[in-house]
Amino acid sequence: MEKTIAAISTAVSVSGIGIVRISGEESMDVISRIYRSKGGKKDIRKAASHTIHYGYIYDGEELVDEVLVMIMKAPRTFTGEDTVEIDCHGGVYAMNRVLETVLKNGAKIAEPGEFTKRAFLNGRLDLSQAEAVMDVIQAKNQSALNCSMSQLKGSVKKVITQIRSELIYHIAYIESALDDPEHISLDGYPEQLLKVVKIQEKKMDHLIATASDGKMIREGIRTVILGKPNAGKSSMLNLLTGENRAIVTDIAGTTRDVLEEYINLHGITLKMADTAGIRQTEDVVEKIGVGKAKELAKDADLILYVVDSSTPLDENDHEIMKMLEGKKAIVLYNKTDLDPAVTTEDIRALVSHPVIPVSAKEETGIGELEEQIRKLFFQGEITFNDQVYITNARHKEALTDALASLKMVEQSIIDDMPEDFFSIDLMSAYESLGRIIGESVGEDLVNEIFSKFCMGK
Ligand SMILES: Nc1nc2c(c(=O)[nH]1)N(C=O)[C@@H](CNc1ccc(C(=O)N[C@@H](CCC(=O)O)C(=O)O)cc1)CN2
Ligand SMILES: Nc1nc2c(ncn2[C@@H]2O[C@H](COP(=O)(O)OP(=O)(O)OP(=O)(O)O)[C@@H](O)[C@H]2O)c(=O)[nH]1
Ligand SMILES: [K+]
Repeated sequence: MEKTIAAISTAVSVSGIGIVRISGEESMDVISRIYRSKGGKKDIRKAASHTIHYGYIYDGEELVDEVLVMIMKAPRTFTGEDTVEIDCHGGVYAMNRVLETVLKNGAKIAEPGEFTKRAFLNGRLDLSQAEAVMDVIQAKNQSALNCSMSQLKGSVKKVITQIRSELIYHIAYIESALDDPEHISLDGYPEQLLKVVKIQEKKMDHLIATASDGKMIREGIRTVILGKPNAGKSSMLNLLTGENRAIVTDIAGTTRDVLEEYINLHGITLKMADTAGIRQTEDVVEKIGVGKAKELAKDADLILYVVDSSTPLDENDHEIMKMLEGKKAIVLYNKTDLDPAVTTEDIRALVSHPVIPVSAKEETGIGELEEQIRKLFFQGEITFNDQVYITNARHKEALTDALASLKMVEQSIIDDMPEDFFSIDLMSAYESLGRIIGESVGEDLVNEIFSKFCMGK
């Protein structure tokens, strides 16, 4: 049996309440050594599962903290083991003293992610669900949260399991036919298998294709704002962030040194590229050339090109328009509150990207911008009900490997190869998919995945 582990599961900073979590066979012994109820008579070991108890933590005769203790008994717990949680006062010193007392009385300190790792090893979660736990913690917006919650509830596990059961059926069929050719005929079977393989390939193709959306949902759309000096880039950024964080001046080239900025637009996150860099692009466009701006633009998923509609287009504008070619971009036709020196038609004649009239000053046009981003990136809508998103690079890689194996099966069928060729590649597809849900993965990989988790998770 694994040793009983303990850790502070809440943030180690001053807060109202802090939680020390204990998991393992000896959890009840550990808590009974250090817990005293108000009257001092209660035997916490006899407490029913999923009950809460008021009392004190004692380190020997020294009173450590006033607490609530949660008793949860195996196997109906997060880890699948006996679990005790001590809700203590959320002072950093107090939490550490409670933890120290727990450790002195029979538990060892948990490694990062060890609770969730145990949940996985005890079959409470598959690997995709365990990984989703971390994604839930890291979700930066509602879509990311929806996505990881659906994975936590088993959406990836379900679709992968379905594909695998289809594959294993055919592996078994081929194997038994080869073992027993007198009773099981493979006449006409390759054609049938080809159909199955193509359907499964399509499913996998589709899942792989969700990964780019998945990445953007999870990490945000990498966005760069371009525009000539004084076009209104900072003003737009301020409006989008909803905070006056960027410094707006009428002096061209006011710089800031923020490295990354996340903007939440109703479930879509824009990850603004290095805004100091964006700031510089105008100088670069002006003085040094477009090298730096091009570099920023090249890496971006989305370019927001701010046009000052109150001044005629100039050399900078034409340079920027060239950078938009082949990219996802939206033209923000800014300063609509002023008399126009250039029309939206003028711009539409020059670029094929959507043009949205906005006024950073009067705060108009943001709704249209949001809608346009949704259209460009998520075909207008993000739904999670019937759509499984692959958000994990490891899952994508495994799917890609599995797809390659199915392509080999397809080729073997076309080339009229013997049936055992089919089953070898079907098997490797099956195994690749197994990596996603954590079936027959090595200890090293499991350790690597969980080591990235937070302490106490
Ligand atoms: N205090 C606390 N809050 C927490 C967690 C935790 O471990 N402790 N969680 C940790 O990530 C999340 C909740 N996840 C959990 C998942 C399963 C079980 C659990 O005990 N499941 C049993 C019992 C269900 C029941 O009684 O209906 C089961 O599934 O059998 C508990 C928490 C978020 N909040
Ligand atoms: N009337 C009007 N003025 C605007 C609008 N947007 C920005 N401005 C003004 O235009 C000037 C430049 O705005 P900024 O947001 O600093 O422009 P920028 O593109 O970031 O300029 P740099 O600092 O050179 O990078 C400021 O005086 C803003 O108040 C708008 O929609 N309408
Ligand atoms: K400016």
